[in-house]
Amino acid sequence: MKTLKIANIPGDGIGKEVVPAATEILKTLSDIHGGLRFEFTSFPWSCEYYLEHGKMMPEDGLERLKDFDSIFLGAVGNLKLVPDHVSLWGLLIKIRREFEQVINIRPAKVIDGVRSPLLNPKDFDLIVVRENSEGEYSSVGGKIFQGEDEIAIQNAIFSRKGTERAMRYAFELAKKRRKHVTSATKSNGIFHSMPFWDHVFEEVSKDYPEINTDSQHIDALSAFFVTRPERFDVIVASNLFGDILTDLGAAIMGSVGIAPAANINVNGKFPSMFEPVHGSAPDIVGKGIANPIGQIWTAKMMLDHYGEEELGGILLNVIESVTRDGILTPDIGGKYTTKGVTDEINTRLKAIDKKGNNAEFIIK
Ligand SMILES: NC(=O)c1ccc[n+]([C@@H]2O[C@H](COP(=O)([O-])OP(=O)(O)OC[C@H]3O[C@@H](n4cnc5c(N)ncnc54)[C@H](O)[C@@H]3O)[C@@H](O)[C@H]2O)c1
Ligand SMILES: O=C(O)C[C@@H](O)C(=O)O
Ligand SMILES: [K+]
Ligand SMILES: [Mn+2]
Repeated sequence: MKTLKIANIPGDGIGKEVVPAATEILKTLSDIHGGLRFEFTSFPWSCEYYLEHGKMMPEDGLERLKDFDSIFLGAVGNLKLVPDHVSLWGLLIKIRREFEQVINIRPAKVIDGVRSPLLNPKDFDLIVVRENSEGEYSSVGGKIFQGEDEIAIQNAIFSRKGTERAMRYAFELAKKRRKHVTSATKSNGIFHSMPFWDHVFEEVSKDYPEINTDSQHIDALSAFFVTRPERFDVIVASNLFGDILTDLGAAIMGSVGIAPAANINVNGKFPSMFEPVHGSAPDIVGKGIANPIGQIWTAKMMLDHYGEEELGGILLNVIESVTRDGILTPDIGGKYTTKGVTDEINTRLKAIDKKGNNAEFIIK
């Protein structure tokens, strides 16, 4: 029996609604598999925790997390209680950095039964490799002067190591896919870091002659995400560009509520963290209508990470069978609740035998 120790951090807002939903699904998947067990431990670290303790997680929080196999996180942020940069840097970004989760992989593809806002969407299937440890997200800088002379300085950090690492990850991924990597740049406007980015991309690409490449400025690339997403395979992007592109990728799929993500520790020293693209969605919190698919699909990425691709594949098939049958939350045009969609996925999974086949509805 393989046991995976998972640290659940539901976090804030709808994180508290979708993490329990996806956890329930993981338990069912464990039953289907027969040889895989999850051991969940839940941590209450969040903005509410901050109000009580003055920090987003306890001093020894990372120490308590480091021996888990994975972290399964919902979302962080409640602007009514804590400024966003304080909550994110105190929990989400802190974990990403301290645990050297230097790569954030975020796929976007057409899902059966989920209508894209694009008029004639072709069958796109792309994946953004977001540099997850440096770039525009930095605490280097400061503020000087007051009043009308006030100045804020924010430095971006692009290291050779971090840049090359993200790019090599993208190339390796492309080898297993359609063998194309697009670099998201802005070397016409950003004077130092982006010409450097281009230079490293050119160098790295020489090691991968079998992979086709192109380089697009982020503004044009964003437009192409809308006008011809089917032409992308793997896109490598800096921290901020990757952040923006992946909300856009989620939007063209139909909703940010269905988009999955994985923060990968590539050196094996610390656990990876699995959390969907979306945030705490304060506008719908407590209504019971958060789409659980982003978090559940994120669970599939966690399974893939442990080589359980077959089980992950079954889960994605069941998700698509549910969306195809119109069992949808309001963000994608339906009337179902978080519970309604989760229960349906769960029921259909339970109908699958131990070998993971024989379920009529998962055969396309
Ligand atoms: N990784 C993270 O934890 C993360 C990511 C993004 C934003 N945030 C934080 O979340 C808070 C809100 O941020 P925001 O409004 O910019 O982004 P958001 O992703 O929370 O919400 C954007 C829009 O998408 C909708 N949405 C998001 N997830 C959904 C779901 N599962 N089902 C249905 N609809 C969904 C929301 O209702 C909202 O209309 C902020 O505090 C922000 O800092 C955290
Ligand atoms: O900016 C961030 O990384 C937080 C959030 O927007 C995300 O995409 O995870
Ligand atoms: K999230
Ligand atoms: Mn984001």
